[in-house]
Amino acid sequence: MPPGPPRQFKPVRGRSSASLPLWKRFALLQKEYGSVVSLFQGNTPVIVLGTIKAATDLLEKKGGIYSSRPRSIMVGELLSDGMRGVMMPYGTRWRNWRSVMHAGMSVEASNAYKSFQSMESKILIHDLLLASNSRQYSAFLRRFAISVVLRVSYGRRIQSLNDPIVVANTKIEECKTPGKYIVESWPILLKLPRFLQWFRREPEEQLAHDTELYLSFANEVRRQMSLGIALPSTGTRALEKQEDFGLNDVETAFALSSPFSAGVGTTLSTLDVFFLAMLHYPDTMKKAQSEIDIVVGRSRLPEFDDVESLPYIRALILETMRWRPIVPVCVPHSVISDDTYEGMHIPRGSSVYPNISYMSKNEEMFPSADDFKPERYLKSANLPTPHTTFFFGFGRRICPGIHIANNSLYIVISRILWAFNIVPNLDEHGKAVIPSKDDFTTGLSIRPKPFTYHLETRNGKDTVTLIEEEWKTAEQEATAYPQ
Ligand code: HEM
Repeated sequence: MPPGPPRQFKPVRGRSSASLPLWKRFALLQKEYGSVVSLFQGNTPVIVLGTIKAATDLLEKKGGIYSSRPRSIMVGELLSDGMRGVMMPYGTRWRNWRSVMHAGMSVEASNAYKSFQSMESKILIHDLLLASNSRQYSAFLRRFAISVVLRVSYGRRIQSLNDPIVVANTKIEECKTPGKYIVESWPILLKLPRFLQWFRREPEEQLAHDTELYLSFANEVRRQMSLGIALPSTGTRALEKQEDFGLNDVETAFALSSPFSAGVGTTLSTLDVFFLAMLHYPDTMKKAQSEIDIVVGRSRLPEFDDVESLPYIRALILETMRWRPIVPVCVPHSVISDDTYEGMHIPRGSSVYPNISYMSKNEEMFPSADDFKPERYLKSANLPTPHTTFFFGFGRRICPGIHIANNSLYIVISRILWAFNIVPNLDEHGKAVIPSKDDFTTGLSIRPKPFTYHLETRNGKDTVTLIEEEWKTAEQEATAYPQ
């Protein structure tokens, strides 16, 4: 097996690493043992891959055996009866689910949502113009991100975060917090006679509730289809060809919930990293703004059609995802057969973590890796190589929402930079409050801890007038979308 600590996990370099987030714990081991390491989590072998090359060699080139997921008792099984695609093991059910994701989120399908993302981002920019603090900014960004995934899944939008579909989905996401249930740490409890498995009751009730709710969302798409008023979405595609996809009604309804689960928090965290970077690197922000001013000018907003002419903005977005990857150890893969990599044995059933965060700090690939330097991506921003996509994962499991995410990030970031300067707040002594670059929440998907900043409108009155005009048109356009 790859080198690693003895099976009894020992503190590294005299200090306990158990309390550190996974990506930091893995990074300490990788510094000590090399870029590919192994360890044990209970009885499960864990392989950590620290280079883009190793992850591509295994997860992509040997995707036939490296595309499963480790067992997830609570969220994968009890809370969802195996219907949540992100946790599904490799096999027919996952392939069917993934075909639905592809049908609704391929490059072509994603192109069809661009006009919606453009419309929602005009409303967002107007909301941000009227907002006065970071909490309000966050709420408006959240509304944007949720509206986009609901458009993708069900062909509908939301006007506010109080919409019942948001409240219900948010509650479901909270129930999925890992570590909340004892059986995750003690799977042996599943061997108790079923009537003694007290821990089942809560998730099973939740599952019944979620099933009913997801079915109601899917049925609404069905109803609109029968009236001929449904907008093309993942939902319409999945339901039109439900038999071909091989998913039953409940499986289809769960599949349509995936973009909410996987696409809201990730988009918002990336936008937070963008704001953080702009506070730390104001010169980079100015450079990006001057590219926009030259290419787009001040008499209109950046559009999707401008993307080819805005290489620095594209590079800045890639650098945002590289600088502080928000899914730092990816979602673990699992290998379904024994394998050998560069002479090292990889046992069947190992959990395989690409340490995206470690890869992003590789000094050979990314010199001065801790610095935020969009310039490093200027030549390669157009190329979909692992170098420009590794923060979205690898191989057959690579994020299916990658095009939706990239389109949202482009249109929001380019328009924010066109409209605003992102500036620090001042403390009582008039000193700029710059948040830490490294104060993040923990978990599989991470986010900068809440910080404050201020959006200062650029170039005054004309900018405000243009934002207001664009907002009025967007609000008019929005009436065409069901809510
Ligand atoms: C910047 C934003 C995003 C980032 C950084 C991101 C990152 C990731 C990563 C690292 C994975 C795991 C890939 C692997 O296992 O190799 C993943 C999976 C996934 N993502 Fe994203 N994601 C983002 C946005 C989105 C969006 C907007 C959607 C949907 C609209 C989405 C849907 C999914 C789904 C459904 C999976 C599970 C794929 C599977 O297990 O087969 N993601 N994402």
